[in-house]
Amino acid sequence: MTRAPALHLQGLSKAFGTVQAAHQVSLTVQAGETVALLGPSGCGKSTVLRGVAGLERLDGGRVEVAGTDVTALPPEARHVGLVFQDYALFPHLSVLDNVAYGPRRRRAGRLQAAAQAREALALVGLLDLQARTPVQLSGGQQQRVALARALATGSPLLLLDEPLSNLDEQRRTELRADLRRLFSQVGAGVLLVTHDQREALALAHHVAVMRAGRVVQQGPSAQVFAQPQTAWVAAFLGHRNVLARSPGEALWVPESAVELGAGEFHPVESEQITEAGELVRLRHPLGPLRLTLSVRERALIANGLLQARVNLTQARLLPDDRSR
Ligand SMILES: Nc1ncnc2c1ncn2[C@@H]1O[C@H](COP(=O)(O)OP(=O)(O)OP(=O)(O)O)[C@@H](O)[C@H]1O
Repeated sequence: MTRAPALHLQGLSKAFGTVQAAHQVSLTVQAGETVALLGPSGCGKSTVLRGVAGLERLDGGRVEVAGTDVTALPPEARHVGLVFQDYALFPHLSVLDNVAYGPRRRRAGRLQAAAQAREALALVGLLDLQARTPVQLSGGQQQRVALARALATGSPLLLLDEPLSNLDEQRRTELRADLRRLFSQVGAGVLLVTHDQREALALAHHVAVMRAGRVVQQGPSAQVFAQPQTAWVAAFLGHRNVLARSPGEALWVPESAVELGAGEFHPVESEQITEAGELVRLRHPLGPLRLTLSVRERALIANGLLQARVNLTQARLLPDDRSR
């Protein structure tokens, strides 16, 4: 028998006054799969997550968790594990008791709840700190406790709202790798909200890109990144060279389409030094091309000129929906 999807969401809609926060959002999260809801601030990601969790009264839509229609059920009856941005832990409880709280609420006996909590703490690598209270932990450790708390519920669906947002860049990179390993171990479906493209790509099998309350593109993460369907999606995903062409049309030139050290010479202006290299602007007949150059590529610039050829077979014409 095939397993029911961890989440099947159909036509979720929610307005706040005149703001259509979510409009007809449909998506599926298979068991064992991670899906990222990705979009800029205010596009409705949290509204969708809160709607799935039962924390928001919906205007329309149907929410199924592990094959059960939970649309009419209160949050505590939906059997989802939640990790929010402000992963509020109980300050007066030990780490162990914080994590055992979920199973206890589900009427597990004290011993069984503690066993489930220990198992979850072991998964996030915090078993050693089980007797501490939250103030005795770093931000990253608190974040792990919040995750363990969601894992300990044994829910088929985990909902994570910007789970790494309160951490510095280094911790975030570390925890990202841990999370990916963890998600594959626990076998639950994960719906993750993020505005960070790299995070979505690093963690999720599938992404759903949201704009102004709607899902504008969804599919396997690598495919969505490599084949954005509109200029807005391409630009949002961080592709730099989405050049306006005619009204309503843009030309997307992926960085891989630009071959350096071949073709014509073009004037180049430096813009910024970044961790990935030097960001420059090339004055090209197609339009200004922004490129990140490695130290070796930077050395190809002579007298303010850089030789570059654009492989047009890799460039894509896209509908330009950016000004909508
Ligand atoms: N309780 C509310 N009352 C009125 N408007 C709301 C409410 N909650 C959200 N909104 C509005 O609905 C829209 C979607 O908000 P939502 O929080 O879902 O976006 P988001 O994509 O999660 O943003 P962020 O990344 O900034 O958290 C925004 O325009 C927001 O201002």
